[in-house]
Amino acid sequence: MPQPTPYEVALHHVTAGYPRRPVLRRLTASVPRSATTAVVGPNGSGKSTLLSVLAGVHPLTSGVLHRGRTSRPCFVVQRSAVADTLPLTVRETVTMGRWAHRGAWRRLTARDRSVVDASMEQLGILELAGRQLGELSGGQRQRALVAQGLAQEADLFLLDEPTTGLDMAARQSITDVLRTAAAQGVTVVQATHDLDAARASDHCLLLRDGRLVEEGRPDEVLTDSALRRLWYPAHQGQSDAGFRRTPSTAPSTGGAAGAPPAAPR
Ligand SMILES: Nc1ncnc2c1ncn2[C@@H]1O[C@H](COP(=O)(O)OP(=O)(O)OP(=O)(O)O)[C@@H](O)[C@H]1O
Repeated sequence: MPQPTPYEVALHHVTAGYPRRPVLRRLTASVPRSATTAVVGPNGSGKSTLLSVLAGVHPLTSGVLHRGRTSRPCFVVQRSAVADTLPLTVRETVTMGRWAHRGAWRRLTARDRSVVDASMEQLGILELAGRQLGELSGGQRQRALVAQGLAQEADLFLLDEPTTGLDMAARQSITDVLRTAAAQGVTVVQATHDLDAARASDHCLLLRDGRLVEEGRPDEVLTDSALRRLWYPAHQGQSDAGFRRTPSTAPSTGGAAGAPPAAPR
């Protein structure tokens, strides 16, 4: 008999939100271990809130969160949440990822240095090591943040829109890094508007208004009709014939990632 996939985190009827603003509503879902999961949904559907819940930094109003093992989470926030003016080089930024292991004020070990170098190399930013974070392009800065996350060597790697706004090569490079991490045993969860990145994941959670609409393999759940239900619930019941594919659902063209599917006509 096939064994069920071990989960990293399972949520049962989880409700969570902000004062006077419930966001996640009785959410039941699971995140498979050592695999990549994409959380997909319109703006405001609760993706970032769900990541914070999975990271253990956002309290539940009700429900239960089961952890399959004692995992160390790491959360890479949206690039826009990082100040442009931080006086840090790329190397210093990535080195901060080692604080989880050594504390902020201890000397770097040879292993710390080698993990930092390897993380920058994986993201293709070794040659940017001495540059200030604030002088980098958006895509370069995003790679530095992902490298910082990688340097933490966490078991549960949570990323908020890591590929949004990046060109095709940068998106592919981040997708490859996340797949490699999962193959090495890391559980990866990314909130994303990039349907190519979602299709490259092992598992998908589709959210709307803080509720789970679908959960499963991308080829099973990222169907045209499910995506239309996500973004255009008012059009439910119309046939798929009216659903136009956009560049975000076709092979990526770099600039169009993040656009929702076009409305049915
Ligand atoms: N700190 C906060 N205080 C109050 N409400 C918040 C706070 N952060 C988010 N919200 C609200 O919670 C809801 C869900 O937000 P969340 O950021 O989780 O959605 P999201 O799916 O990640 O959106 P996006 O795709 O725009 O990043 C939104 O209505 C948002 O306005």
